Amino acid sequence: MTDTRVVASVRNAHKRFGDVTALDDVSFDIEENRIYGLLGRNGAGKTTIMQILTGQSWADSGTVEVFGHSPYENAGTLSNVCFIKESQRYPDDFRVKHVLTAAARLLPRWDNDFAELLLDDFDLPTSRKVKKLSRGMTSALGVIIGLASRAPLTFFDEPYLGLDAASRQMFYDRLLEDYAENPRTVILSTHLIDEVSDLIEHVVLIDRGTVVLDDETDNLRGRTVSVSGPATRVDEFTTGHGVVHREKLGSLARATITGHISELERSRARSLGLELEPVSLQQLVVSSTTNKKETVA
Ligand SMILES: Nc1ncnc2c1ncn2[C@@H]1O[C@H](COP(=O)(O)OP(=O)(O)OP(=O)(O)O)[C@@H](O)[C@H]1O
Repeated sequence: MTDTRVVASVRNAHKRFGDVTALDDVSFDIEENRIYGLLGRNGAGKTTIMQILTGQSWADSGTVEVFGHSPYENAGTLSNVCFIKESQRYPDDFRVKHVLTAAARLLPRWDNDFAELLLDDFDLPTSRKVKKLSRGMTSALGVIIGLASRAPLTFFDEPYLGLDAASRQMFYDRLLEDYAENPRTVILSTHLIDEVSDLIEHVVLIDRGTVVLDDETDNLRGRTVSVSGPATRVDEFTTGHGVVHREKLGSLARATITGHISELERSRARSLGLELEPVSLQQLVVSSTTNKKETVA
């Protein structure tokens, strides 16, 4: 059996901003040397969680530990953490090379050769002022810092909003190649779920400030199906299964269920005239977060 080491944990975290509840009793662990997808709809609470884990904010109650310590105002712990976000600001007169020099100074595992390679890959001009970079170039700069940091715990909060499809693919490829040689823990927050579904090994899905899924991507993929057909038969078949979503269209219904479905159950579904289809990670995320209640069309 392999030993898994928890590098960060969130226990019963609550966070309010005035009358907005951003986190409502959030608990999950982050294990060493894995790639996580922190997923959820706009405003679900993903950035809030990452800010708390990276010491940029704090939970009103609950416990948050990173490498065994509270990350808040803890320089020792934070030297092992890199947080890349889309809205990163840099001093006005900074050029790309100044940002890279600062990153090299702040990040103990920084690999300059890797950074040079990535600059070339993303075609980023080192002497250009950061404020003169295009949106995509600014995203590329973030991606380069996050990758070359080789930080044991690296967060990417939707850092590729400006990147075109080819550059995003470059990011995924470089991340996977480098992760294979230099394992570390990576947390990706993204809305491009189909694009990253082969990359992420574990999914933490947040909906309205609570964790609604926390599982291995393979488990989710293999154990989630949609069942459709006459509503009464869908109801009959899904009784006893974990139903994450159900929608009704007149006398027809479609339900998304999780859990193992045996061959016997599959043939029972067929004999009931039901159709079973695999569900993509993106569909699962959408159906787990769109509406908890039954939707009627
Ligand atoms: N500084 C703040 N002041 C007031 N409300 C805030 C603040 N930061 C976050 N919130 C609120 O907390 C909730 C969670 O926001 P958060 O930024 O964590 O969501 P998110 O999942 O990262 O969303 P997105 O995918 O759109 O980036 C939202 O309702 C947001 O409006």
